[in-house]
Amino acid sequence: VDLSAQIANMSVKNLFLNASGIHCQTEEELDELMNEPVSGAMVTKSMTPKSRFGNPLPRYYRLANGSINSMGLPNQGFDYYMDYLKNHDQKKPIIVSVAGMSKEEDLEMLHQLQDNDGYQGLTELNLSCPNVIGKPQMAYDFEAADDLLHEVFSFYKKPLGIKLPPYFDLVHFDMIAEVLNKYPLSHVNTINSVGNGLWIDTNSETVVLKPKGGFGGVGGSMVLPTALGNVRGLRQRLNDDIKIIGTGGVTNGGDAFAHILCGAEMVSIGTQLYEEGLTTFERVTKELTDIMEAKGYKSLDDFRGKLKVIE
Ligand SMILES: O=C(O)c1[nH]c(=O)[nH]c(=O)c1Cl
Repeated sequence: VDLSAQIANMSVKNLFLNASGIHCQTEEELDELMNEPVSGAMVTKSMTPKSRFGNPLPRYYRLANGSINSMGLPNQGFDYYMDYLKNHDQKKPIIVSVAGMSKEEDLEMLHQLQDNDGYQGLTELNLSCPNVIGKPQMAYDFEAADDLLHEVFSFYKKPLGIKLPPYFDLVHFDMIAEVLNKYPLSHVNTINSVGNGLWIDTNSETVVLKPKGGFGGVGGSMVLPTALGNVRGLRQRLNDDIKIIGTGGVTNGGDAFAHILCGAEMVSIGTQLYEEGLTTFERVTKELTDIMEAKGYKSLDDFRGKLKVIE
């Protein structure tokens, strides 16, 4: 099911999904997402060919207005998730997130997905994990990303999207959009966490995360402005048929409304979902529905992408 078809005429209630990494690593977590009544889709933890423990703990820390993580791609491995898909009926679309430790691993998993006739799902290639020691965020290397996508689309014919890191320069929006517009992508998911932040416990004068000397990806409400800027900047530049999943900083219906004004087709929730639990979907959906009713909007299309500027 490709994203645009899946959300062609969805109602508000189908708008939300988890951010990859949140509540989606084990069969138990995936089952809970599958059976959660409100969210319209779900995404797996980014997977590697073999299972990984990930980075040493502590590797996640809650901040007053967000989170910082250096998980290091802990996941059960590609075959585990393929088995999950085979053995569970899909009450909602499951986006399969892949994040190889190298270009070869990305290609290896995508070949397996392409060659698996039983797999008709939507795949998301994560080019933005900031926490694998020694591994760069591929999407910050425009040429390498272009080369990878060129190779991927020479054989991959099923719906495929890309998970992007945040960019912080309009010229970088131009540059990544120029690359992505060359390919028949189903969607772009933006943003991933803001990479390589640092949090300090000043009492002990120590960092709070063990891996990488404390450096980790930052998420939660404090990254909302960066997330909105990236959704808006990419919506203004990407071909219309490349949909956008807006991720980053969503804690309530108003934040989701803002993402949709910037052009998001669907909205994923990460830090808030992790901290509050699966009831977040019901709360945020109700808040968004209330906002729409107050404004007289009947559907998402009444306001999606219609952000006004000051003339
Ligand atoms: O450390 C992680 O596992 C991780 N953490 C993030 O914040 N984004 C990612 O894409 C990944 Cl793969």
